[in-house]
Parts: sequence; structure tokens; C-alpha cells
Amino acid sequence: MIKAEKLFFSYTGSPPYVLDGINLEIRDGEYVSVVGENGSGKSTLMRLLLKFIKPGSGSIVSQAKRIGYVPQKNDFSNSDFPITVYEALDSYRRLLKIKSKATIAENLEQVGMSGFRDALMGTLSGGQSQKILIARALMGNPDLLILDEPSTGVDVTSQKEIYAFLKKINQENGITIVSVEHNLAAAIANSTLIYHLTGGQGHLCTPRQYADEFLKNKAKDDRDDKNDIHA
Ligand SMILES: Nc1ncnc2c1ncn2[C@@H]1O[C@H](COP(=O)(O)OP(=O)(O)OP(=O)(O)O)[C@@H](O)[C@H]1O
Repeated sequence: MIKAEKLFFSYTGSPPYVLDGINLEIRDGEYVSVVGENGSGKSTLMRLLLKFIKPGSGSIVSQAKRIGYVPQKNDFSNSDFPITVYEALDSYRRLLKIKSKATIAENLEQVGMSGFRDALMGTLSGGQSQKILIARALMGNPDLLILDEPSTGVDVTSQKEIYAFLKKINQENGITIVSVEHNLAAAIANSTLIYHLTGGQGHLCTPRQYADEFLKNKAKDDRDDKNDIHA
């Protein structure tokens, strides 16, 4: 379970706050997509959950024993940094002090990337490297998986595979997922809950409620646009 209470955060330490007193409760086994406009604080909230940064005030408590993280940017995909898929995963295995090298093969197989063991990370497509990052995040057998925009730079086929995989590990292995999403269709189709951040505030709703709210706002925007044209 993750519980954030009256969470304030600003990068300068003073107002305006990126997160302006948010409350959030996520039960174990949920798949929560965090949505909101650019700059609304989605990645900041992930950094707080990961304890990379500390809140200005308020509390954030997580009972997760092991957290896996799939970052937005992939340093390995830089072709000037010649590292194979195996080396990338093996360095992480050593970092986590996992003894069995078999873990690497198991995790590659899980994401359907066994055939890419010796490929250079820099030669992989966006979808392929995202799958490797997911395999890496799963190496420590996490009970909480945090992802930052898993479909950015990923082709449509790989997106479908990645979301199907995330849904599977959430439903079958009970891994709690918190994922920053720009892909609203994917958020609605795959998550159990959606956390919508706007203006420093957030609210949790079901995918159905979020879709209704989105369509209502869109209809209003369309009406406003029409009125502007006729004015
Ligand atoms: N390291 C930083 N130092 C100072 N300001 C930052 C830093 N990181 C983010 N910000 C600012 O904090 C605000 C929230 O940024 P954040 O990256 O959390 O938003 P986001 O919702 O994830 O955006 P996007 O959808 O564009 O990725 C933005 O105004 C951003 O400019």
C-alpha cells in the first residue's frame, strides 16, 4: 500500500508548488495510471515515490518491499555507449546482488526478448529497448513497479505487447503498477484506477469515470471552439 498525505513539493522550496497538498492511497495489486498535462508533476510524484527526492511537507509511506523502476529516458540507447543487452542486465544483477545468472535469461524470456541477448543496446528499437528496461526492472522480483511513460517512442505493435504484459503481471503475479501515462487510451484500457493530476491537485477515479470526464470536457471545448468561430 502507498499512502501520501498532504504532500507538498516545490523544486525551489517555496511556492508555487508542483504538488500542492495532494492525498493519494494505492492498495496492493492496483494498476494505477498517473495522467495530467505536461508539467503537471507526474514525474515529480514518481521521484517522491522512489524516494529520489523528499517532500517539502506531508508524508509518503510505501509498504512495498522491492520497487522496480522503468525510467522515461534510456541512457543505454545511446549508440556511443556500446553495451550489450546481456551486459546491461548483468551489471544490474550485480548491483542487486542477485547470485543466479539464470535470472537474466528468465527475464528476457518473460518480455519476449531472448533472441536479443547479444544485441547492442544502441541498435534496439524504442519498443525493444523498453522491453529490456522492463526486464531489468523485474530482476529484483519487485512487488511495486513504477514506470514513466512506457509507450513513448514505442511502435504500436510493441505498445500492445508491453501493455498486455503489464496487465498480465499485475493480474497474475499481483505486482502493483504505478505508471505515468500520456497514452490515455492505454490508461483507460489497462489500469484499474487513474490518478489525474492538475493544478497541483490530484484525484483518483475509475477508468470509466475518467473516460466520461474526458469526453464531457472535450464536448465542452468543441462547443466553445464553435462559439468562438461564430462570434
Ligand atoms: N529538476 C527540476 N528542477 C526544477 N524544476 C523542475 C525539475 N523537474 C521538473 N521541474 C518542473 O516541475 C514541474 C513538474 O515537472 P514534471 O516533470 O514532474 O511534470 P510532468 O507532469 O511529468 O511533465 P511531462 O508530462 O512533460 O513529463 C514542471 O514545471 C517542471 O518544469
